Amino acid sequence: MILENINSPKDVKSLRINELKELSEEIRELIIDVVSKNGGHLSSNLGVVELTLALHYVFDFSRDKLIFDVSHQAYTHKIITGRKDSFQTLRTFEGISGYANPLESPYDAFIAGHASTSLALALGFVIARKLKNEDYDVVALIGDGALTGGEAYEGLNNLGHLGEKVIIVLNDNGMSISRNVGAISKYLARLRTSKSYVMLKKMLGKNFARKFKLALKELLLPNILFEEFGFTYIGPVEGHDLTELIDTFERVKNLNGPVVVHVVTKKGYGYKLSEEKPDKFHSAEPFDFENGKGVSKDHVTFSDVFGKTLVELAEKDKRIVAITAAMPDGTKTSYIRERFPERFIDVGIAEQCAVTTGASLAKEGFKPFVAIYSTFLQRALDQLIHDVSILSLPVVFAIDRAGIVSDDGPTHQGIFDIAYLSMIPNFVIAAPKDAFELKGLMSLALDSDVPFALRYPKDIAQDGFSKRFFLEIGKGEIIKSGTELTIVTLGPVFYEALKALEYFEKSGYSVGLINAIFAKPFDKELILKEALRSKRVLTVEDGIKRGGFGENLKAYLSDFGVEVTNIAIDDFMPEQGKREDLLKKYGISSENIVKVGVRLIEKKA
Ligand SMILES: Cc1ncc(C[n+]2csc(CCOP(=O)(O)OP(=O)(O)O)c2C)c(N)n1
Ligand SMILES: CC(=O)[C@@H](O)[C@H](O)COP(=O)(O)O
Ligand SMILES: [Mg+2]
Repeated sequence: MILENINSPKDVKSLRINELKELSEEIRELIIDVVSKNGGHLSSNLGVVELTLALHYVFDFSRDKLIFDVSHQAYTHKIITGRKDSFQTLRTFEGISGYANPLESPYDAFIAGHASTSLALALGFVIARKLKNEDYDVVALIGDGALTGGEAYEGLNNLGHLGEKVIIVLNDNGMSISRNVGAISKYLARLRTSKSYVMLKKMLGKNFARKFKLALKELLLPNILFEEFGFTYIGPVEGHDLTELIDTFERVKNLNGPVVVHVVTKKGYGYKLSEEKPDKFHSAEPFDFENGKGVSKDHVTFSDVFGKTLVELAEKDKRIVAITAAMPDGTKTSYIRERFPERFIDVGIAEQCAVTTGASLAKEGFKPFVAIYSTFLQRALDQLIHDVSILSLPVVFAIDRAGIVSDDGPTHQGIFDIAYLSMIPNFVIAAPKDAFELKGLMSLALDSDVPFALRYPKDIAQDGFSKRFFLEIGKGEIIKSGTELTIVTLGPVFYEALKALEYFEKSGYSVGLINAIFAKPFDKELILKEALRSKRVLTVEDGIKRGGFGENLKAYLSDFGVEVTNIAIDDFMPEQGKREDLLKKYGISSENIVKVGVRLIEKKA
């Protein structure tokens, strides 16, 4: 076992090519083993084992900077930078992160989780190097998917103009989570498959003189976009050939100025199941190594209900179009893509584009449903305000993975949406407690003529507690009146309060419960009536406290002398763990609702 003796990148540098190849296999085995138990980003990581080893072989990342884009592909890097043993705890509570994080290791140049930031980060490091008069290499590793995001071009534009030494390694596997989209993706495919060039290069091997190479490139390759930006372009390089990779990086290390190394890899490489279905193994649930069973859960989630209902609605209403930013499978807009491909738009990792495109489609009389994860919608705050809110355009936002998110950690927590949407004029914000309510709210959103945000977690969507339904904007649902305390919940945390209610009833406390449904406009009439009856209100939501639903309610009720206490995420970034565990830890649980509720009632008494 070579891996046994690898405790730092120095140990990798001393290996021969054959040993490096063996090490790649051992690392793949370890990654597959741990991800099959813990879940994780399997196919992206299997695709970059050789690439990561070659980078560490040539550069010294104890001083050089290696910046991972998204950083979901940093497992090999983690394993060889002192985290081989702790790798077993990948993505678990208090375990190591699935992403790069300098708080976890000095080898991680920066934190990431959201895409397309690496080139702007490289720009900052390059400028810092100059200002501090230091000498290190800056290497950014960016995927072809991340290269569909606008921020990447902002970085490219500036790096090319600056002209300082920087190395961009473009890991091109033709895939985002699903198949990559857009003109840049087509362009890369043309570069990648400039077969005549690649074939000649292979045939001529080492005798392929540099000058001849350049002449051929000009003849056979399409125009090199990166060269127009001021970069030297090198590639396509075979991304699983350690010798070719190491030779290339050694050459690049000695070049000055900005360089793009275009590396072609296969997503999921080295494990048959993930090679065949790289999308299914992109963000894998724990699975059976032999047959891949379990890799995606088959329970009905809110996303499922959303995707299916959207198809049903679209059958009847031709105005409906669905927009996703590179997440058709996660948001289940894949269903409408199958049924009405012409009414499905995947803009790539471009949330700002998704929101603004939705705005102009709405202006033209369409009913866009823009489905984006809560954490990624943060990218498009200005577009929500500038392009949607000012004209009050009826775009529907399906905000998935809202609230606490399992496994991915702080970069992916969807806790800010209620707060940032609440401050934007004209928006309706609703949070269904279950599948039934989500369906009702989607119909309501379709009929509405203002921006309409629906937020829901990754959870299983319960079947529905109360099946009355006539939903109206700004109207909540009263479950029970109480004289000692009124609990007001938003979204599926309702079920935690429902459990708590059983305790209160058994213990003889008179506690009321309201399912608010709407964070904005909330049901002032109903909530005030109940609040005046009990004089005490306890709000529960799965989001940040500052500027959230509960605080807004508190501001309203304080004029009426009602005491309001908020259960929500206080002023901190939630860590990594399972959603149910974190919700418990932060007190968004039936146990804590009981505890706080009793304290409030007893205190008053
Ligand atoms: C802003 C943002 N939007 C969406 C995502 C979800 N996401 C994570 S990885 C990924 C695909 C990345 O593709 P690529 O960069 O080519 O890496 P690969 O997985 O193919 O190695 C997407 C869409 C994200 N992390 N950040
Ligand atoms: C890296 C990234 O941002 C995505 O791959 C994300 O981890 C997917 O999350 P889901 O598994 O919830 O779709
Ligand atoms: Mg890719």
